Amino acid sequence: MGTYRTQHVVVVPVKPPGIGKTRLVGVPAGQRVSLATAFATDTVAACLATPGVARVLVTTDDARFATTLSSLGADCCPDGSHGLNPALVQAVAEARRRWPGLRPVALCADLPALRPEDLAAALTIAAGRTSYVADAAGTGTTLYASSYDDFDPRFGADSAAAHAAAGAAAVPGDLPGLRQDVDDLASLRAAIALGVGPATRAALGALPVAEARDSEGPPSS
Ligand SMILES: Nc1nc2c(ncn2[C@@H]2O[C@H](COP(=O)(O)OP(=O)(O)OP(=O)(O)O)[C@@H](O)[C@H]2O)c(=O)[nH]1
Ligand SMILES: C[C@H](OP(=O)(O)O)C(=O)O
Repeated sequence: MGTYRTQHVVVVPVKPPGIGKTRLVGVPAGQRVSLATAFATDTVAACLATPGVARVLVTTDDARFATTLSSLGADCCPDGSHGLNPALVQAVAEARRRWPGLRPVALCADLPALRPEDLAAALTIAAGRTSYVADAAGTGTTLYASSYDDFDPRFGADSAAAHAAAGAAAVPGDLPGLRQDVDDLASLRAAIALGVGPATRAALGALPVAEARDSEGPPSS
């Protein structure tokens, strides 16, 4: 007999890649767009390959990129709101309308080293109560899971503390690819060390990493 597993809808917010990932300083603008696109593509692909993920709903105002992500198997809805948390709340309301039996989870789109095993493990731990996954730095959040009724994300500055203060449980464990969000070149290097997905590998192929490193100082290892 198979094991019962809670089924989720993972809601992935994607700022239009053309205006996202502005902290990747030293990377030429065109390549920053390619990287932002690739991070989201790899994140969504990993979600779609995760046991316990029944649907992936991308919320973005980039309609063209939404079409690309749809071709991978994601569902998409427009952002149409004012900032990350309102966009998530709106998308989760839409998810509830479409799939009332699923459990909603918000996941950032800047996780190019995300592995389905890590996401599956986190979802299992987070299935019982409102929970969050702190990022590698420990201050931010990469994942927030709750019920439809209680869904109240607090992404932004110091979001790990904000989620904890609101009563959410921190998901324990290593979960390296799930925690390693990419905000700047140092975190990009850390994700590369873990192993990034194919879209990000391809985008990096065109990136003059050495030049970008030079503008930020020597590599950390
Ligand atoms: N749909 C939507 N997604 C957002 C919005 N703001 C941020 N995001 C997404 O939320 C996640 C975390 O955001 P950040 O780490 O701040 O990413 P970012 O805004 O691209 O990066 P910076 O320009 O460096 O702040 C990423 O997946 C972003 O694409 C928003 O207003 N709407
Ligand atoms: C969205 C935010 O991401 P950051 O921009 O801090 O990586 C957070 O961690 O809540």
